[in-house]
Amino acid sequence: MGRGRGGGRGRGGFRGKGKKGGDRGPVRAEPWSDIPRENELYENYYKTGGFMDEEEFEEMWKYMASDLPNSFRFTGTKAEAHAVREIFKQRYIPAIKDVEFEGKTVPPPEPVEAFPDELVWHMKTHKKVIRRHKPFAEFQKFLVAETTAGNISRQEVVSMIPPHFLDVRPGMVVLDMCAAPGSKSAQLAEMIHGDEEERVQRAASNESFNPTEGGDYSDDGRSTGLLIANDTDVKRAGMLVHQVKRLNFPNLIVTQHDASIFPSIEMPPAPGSSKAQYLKFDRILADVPCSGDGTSRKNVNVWQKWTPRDGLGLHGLQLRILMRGLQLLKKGGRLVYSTCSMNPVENEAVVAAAIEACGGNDKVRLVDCSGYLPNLKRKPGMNKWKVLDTSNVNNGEDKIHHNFTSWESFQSTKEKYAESEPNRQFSSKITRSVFPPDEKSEIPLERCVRVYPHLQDTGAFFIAVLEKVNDIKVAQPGSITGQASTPKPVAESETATPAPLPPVDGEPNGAASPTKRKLEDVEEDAQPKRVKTEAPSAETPVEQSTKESSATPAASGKEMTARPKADNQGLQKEYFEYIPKDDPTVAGIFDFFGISDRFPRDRFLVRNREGLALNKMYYTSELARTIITRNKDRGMRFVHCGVVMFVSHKIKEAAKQAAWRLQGEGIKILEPWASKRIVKCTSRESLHRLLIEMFPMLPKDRKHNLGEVGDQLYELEVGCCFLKVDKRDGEDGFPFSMVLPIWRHPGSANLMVDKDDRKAMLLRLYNEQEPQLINHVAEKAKQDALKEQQDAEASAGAEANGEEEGDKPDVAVAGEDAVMTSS
Ligand SMILES: C[S@@+](CC[C@H](N)C(=O)[O-])C[C@H]1O[C@@H](n2cnc3c(N)ncnc32)[C@H](O)[C@@H]1O
Repeated sequence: MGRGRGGGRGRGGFRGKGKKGGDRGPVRAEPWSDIPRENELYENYYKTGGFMDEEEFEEMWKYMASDLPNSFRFTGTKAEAHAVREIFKQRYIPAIKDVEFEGKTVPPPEPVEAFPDELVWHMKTHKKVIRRHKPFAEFQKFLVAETTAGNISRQEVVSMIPPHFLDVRPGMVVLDMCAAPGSKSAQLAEMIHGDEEERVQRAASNESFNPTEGGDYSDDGRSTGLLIANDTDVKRAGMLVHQVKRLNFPNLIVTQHDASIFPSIEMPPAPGSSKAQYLKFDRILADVPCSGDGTSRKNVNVWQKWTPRDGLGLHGLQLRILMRGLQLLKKGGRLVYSTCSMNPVENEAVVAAAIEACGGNDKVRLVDCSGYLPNLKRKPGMNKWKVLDTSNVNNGEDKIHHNFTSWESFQSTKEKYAESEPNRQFSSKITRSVFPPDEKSEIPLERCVRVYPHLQDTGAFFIAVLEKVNDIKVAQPGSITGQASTPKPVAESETATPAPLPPVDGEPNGAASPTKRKLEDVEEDAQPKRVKTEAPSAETPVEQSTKESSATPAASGKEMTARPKADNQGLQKEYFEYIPKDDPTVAGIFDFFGISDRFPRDRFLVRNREGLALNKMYYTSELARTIITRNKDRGMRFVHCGVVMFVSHKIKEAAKQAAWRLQGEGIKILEPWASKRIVKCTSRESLHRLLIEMFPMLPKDRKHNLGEVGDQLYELEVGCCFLKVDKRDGEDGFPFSMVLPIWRHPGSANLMVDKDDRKAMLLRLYNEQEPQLINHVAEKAKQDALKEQQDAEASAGAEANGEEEGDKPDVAVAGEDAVMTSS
């Protein structure tokens, strides 16, 4: 259903707090509707390049020039995602499905058939409709609130495909090489997590469960897997942290490295051996930087700036990233290579060159993925393509387009012009590897997957699934690209420094050009070298930081002396220190909340150099701890890890009890193991009161309005508690279980949920559109301040009139609630 060229933008968008930008491409300055969706070179390349027949191309191109539907997916653990989806379906869809606009029924949002469980939806509603029709406006509000709360993720449909092809199971160790802004990382984390919560509940209550069914849950029901999400770009790595923080997933580390030289991660020696081992991944996603020429339905740059040199310029980096990924993969492991480009130079050419460089199909094979997302409409990968180049003539004033079918034809053309027109320039990025493989090549490139816009009204995408069948030896760069004369085999490196691949300079997209490296022949089990990052901290060189860390063990009791300083990329030096398992602060907290001895005490991370329990304690998985402790002083650039579990609480009354509060992010992980300070809430009315009122009163005469929650709170001393809300079907129940931190004050309670989350919960659970939160404490403080000001003004007037100072009223003193903050 093409909507023709040059159609206006006009799709209703929605934005959640902190969700900036899409996957690729900058935000445009002029209105999208003013941009002509035409580019002859771009169109001709795809029209004549043998991608599809002419009729199909016309259909495809109509879609290409039309607006992209908005799409989103329900996120989180299965039970929660399904519950939020049901609220959406039952509350909003019936109201919006009959809306008419300009005499026509407005199409309501629809599930995207390619994805299971109706968790992915798209909508083509014009924003005028959203503004003018109340049911749409209410629906829009729900989308925004749930996006902010992290239950809905706005993501392009095609961008959701690669994680589904990776076949990730709980317990797997996964690397996302180019992860920012993190939408695919979020999907991968959900997959690694699996249905862990249900199993942990069973483990904690000593019920039997199968720890290997559907994944590895051998850590007392918890998934043992790990995701490392990496991006080379400092700013984008920041966006990635923002995105993944919301997942509250302790099995996740964010790093900031050039993926093409991603460092090897040291692991403890095997039992009985003294040699360090190096981490290999079960699954790797290489969603590489690309020209993005499949995103022209939302990215104006493609229409304005497309040239074949974009793809050619990225091919080398893409190949190096893929090669490094294959090196880091376990034997039998899988890697998904993906781009949002349609250009074979960035796709099949990269895949074929990597397989050839690894030694062919016996080493790395292309997987047939017709079984993944079987409802996804797709086209096979290409075995033949032409390479387009534009050469400059007349001193750059004119351009001539050349279509080359082989490396040989390119070389002979270049040679021909070298004599007759020495000024004619061809792209220096054209290498042997950008061309289709040799006729005799048996690489089944048709197993790659191409998704085009007209197939299911999406953007375009390319996906290939590679399996590492055997250990690999990586050929020297020149032999892959056709730029060097003598190919030389290199053993698969187990060292910190990856085998080198061809350097690329001046990539579009701002990709960092990696340090050029010398070829190093290294045996599989050779003694490793120290990791050198491409930009070690200026302040703390690698060697120095090793010494420093052994000299200042965690919880050494030393005062913090130095503030972290910025390194030569402007990054602050980040500290990742674990507190010892016999730390008295942790013991006190565990005692206060009655945490089982089975809950690990050695996984608490703090972010100060001395490793002291000062302000926040983050909980991480065991594997994350092993990786961080063994590699933080080897030059690895860790940016984020851990879920905030305890935060120090500075109010007087709590000091006697536990000066630490539970944090919303980590409370769910801890609660199954707690035996004290658990408050149950079964009434919708009580939860509503706790949400709408910031500090509901618990007066001495026990006349409160918190129902059974209040009754339980009276039996507890001041401090933090778990508010446990169990799922119960029916109108008076709750669609899913929740655990929230609640603080018991001497005279009031405080659900430690911030205002936005309260409002989102009131909308989700009670369908309240504009809830007015009540905050007696803030109200009283405001009135006191006002009174103080009025009194001050009055007394100033009185002084002016010669009255006595003793007439001034007492200044109001804020009660304990006034210093309380919600989390
Ligand atoms: C297509 S985007 C990734 C989108 C991401 N996978 C997602 O789903 O949100 C490509 C990313 O690669 C990053 N990048 C570019 N060069 C890189 C390199 N050499 N190593 C690692 N990341 C790189 C860019 O910063 C960009 O964030």
